[in-house]
Amino acid sequence: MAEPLFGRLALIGIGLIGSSIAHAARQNGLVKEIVVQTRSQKTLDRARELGLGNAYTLDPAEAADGADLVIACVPVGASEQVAKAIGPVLKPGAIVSDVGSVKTSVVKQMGNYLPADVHFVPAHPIAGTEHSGPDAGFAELFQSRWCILTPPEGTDPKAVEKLAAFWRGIGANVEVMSAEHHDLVLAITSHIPHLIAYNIVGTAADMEESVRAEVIKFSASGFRDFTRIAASDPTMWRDIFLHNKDAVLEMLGRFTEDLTALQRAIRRGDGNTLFDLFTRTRAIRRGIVEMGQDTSEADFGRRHGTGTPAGE
Ligand SMILES: NC(=O)c1ccc[n+]([C@@H]2O[C@H](COP(=O)([O-])OP(=O)(O)OC[C@H]3O[C@@H](n4cnc5c(N)ncnc54)[C@H](O)[C@@H]3O)[C@@H](O)[C@H]2O)c1
Ligand SMILES: O=C(O)C(=O)C[C@]1(C(=O)O)C=C[C@@H](O)C=C1
Repeated sequence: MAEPLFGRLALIGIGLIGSSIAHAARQNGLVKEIVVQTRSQKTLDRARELGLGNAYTLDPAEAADGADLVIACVPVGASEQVAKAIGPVLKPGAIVSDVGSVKTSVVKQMGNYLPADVHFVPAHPIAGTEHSGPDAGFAELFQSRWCILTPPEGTDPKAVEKLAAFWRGIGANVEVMSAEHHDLVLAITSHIPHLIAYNIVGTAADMEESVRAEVIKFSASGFRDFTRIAASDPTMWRDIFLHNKDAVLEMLGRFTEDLTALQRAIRRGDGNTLFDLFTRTRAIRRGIVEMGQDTSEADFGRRHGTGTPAGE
C-alpha cells in the first residue's frame, strides 16, 4: 500500500458520512490515524465499539489539535459552531473540509473562523442513504460517486489537489465548481426531490384513516421509493432547506409552474403534452443508465442485505 496521504485525520461528527469516511480511509490506507469527535457520549461510545478511530473525544478542539486534515461531518447548521471551536487550535498548513449538502452557507459560516494559514476546501460527496448515525456507514459508500469540491477563490491548488486525491482514494470521482453553482444544481437534483418525497408522504399521512390504511397496504413501488427518501434524517434536511433557501425557492418556482402546466393538460385531456413530456423524461433516465450513473440496483442490494450491510 502507498504511503498515507495524511498523518492525522480528525472527523468532527460521526454519523453516516463520518463513519463511512472512517471505514474507507482506513481500508485504503489514506491516513495514519483517525481522531473521532462527536457531541454525545453515547454516539462516541458506539464509535469506539465499532472501532472507527484511534482516539475519541467530545471536544472538537482536542480532535482538531495537530490534525493534518479536519473534516466536519455535521448537519450544515452546525458548521459555524464547529469552525469557532476548532479555529484557534488548527495546525498551520492543515486542510479543513466538510461534507455538507449546501456549500455557500457553509463557506460563510466557517470561513471567518479559520486562520489564514490553513487551507479551507469545502466538499460534498453525492452519496448517501436514508440511514444516519455511526452504525449506518460503510466503506463502499463513495465508490464511483461524485464528490464536488468548492474551494473559495484564491485557495492553494495544491491543497485542492491533495483533498481531491483523498476522495479519489476512497473511490469517488472529483469535480470542482463554485459554491453558488453547486447549490443551484443540487437544489433541483437532490433538495427538491426530497421536498417532494416529504410532501407526498405527508399528504398521504394526513388523509382520513380509511384511505391511510390502504396507502400502506397497497404501497406500490413508486410510493415506497418516496417513503424511503422521506425517512431521511430530519435535522439534516431541516438544515439543508434553511441554508439553501434562495436556490430551493428559485427551483421550486420553476417546478410549480411546470406542475401547473401538467395539471392543465390533464384537465383539458391534452394527451400530447403528457405523452411528449413522458417521452422526454424516459430518454433522460435511459441516458443516466447508459452513463453508468444509476446505482439503484447496487443500492437496493446494500439496503436489503444482498449487498454491503450498513456499518460493515
Ligand atoms: N446522509 C446523506 O445522504 C448525506 C450525503 C452527503 C452529504 N451529507 C451531509 O453530511 C453531513 C452529515 O450527515 P450524516 O448523514 O452523516 O448525518 P448523521 O445524522 O448520520 O450524523 C451527523 C453527526 O453529527 C453529529 N453532530 C451534530 N451536531 C454536531 C455538533 N455541533 N458538533 C459535533 N457533532 C455534531 C451528530 O451527533 C452525528 O454524529 C450533513 O451536513 C449532510 O448534509 C449527507
Ligand atoms: O440516496 C439517498 O438516500 C440520498 O438521498 C443521497 C443524497 C441525494 O440526494 O442523492 C442526499 C443528500 C446528499 O447531500 C447527497 C446524496
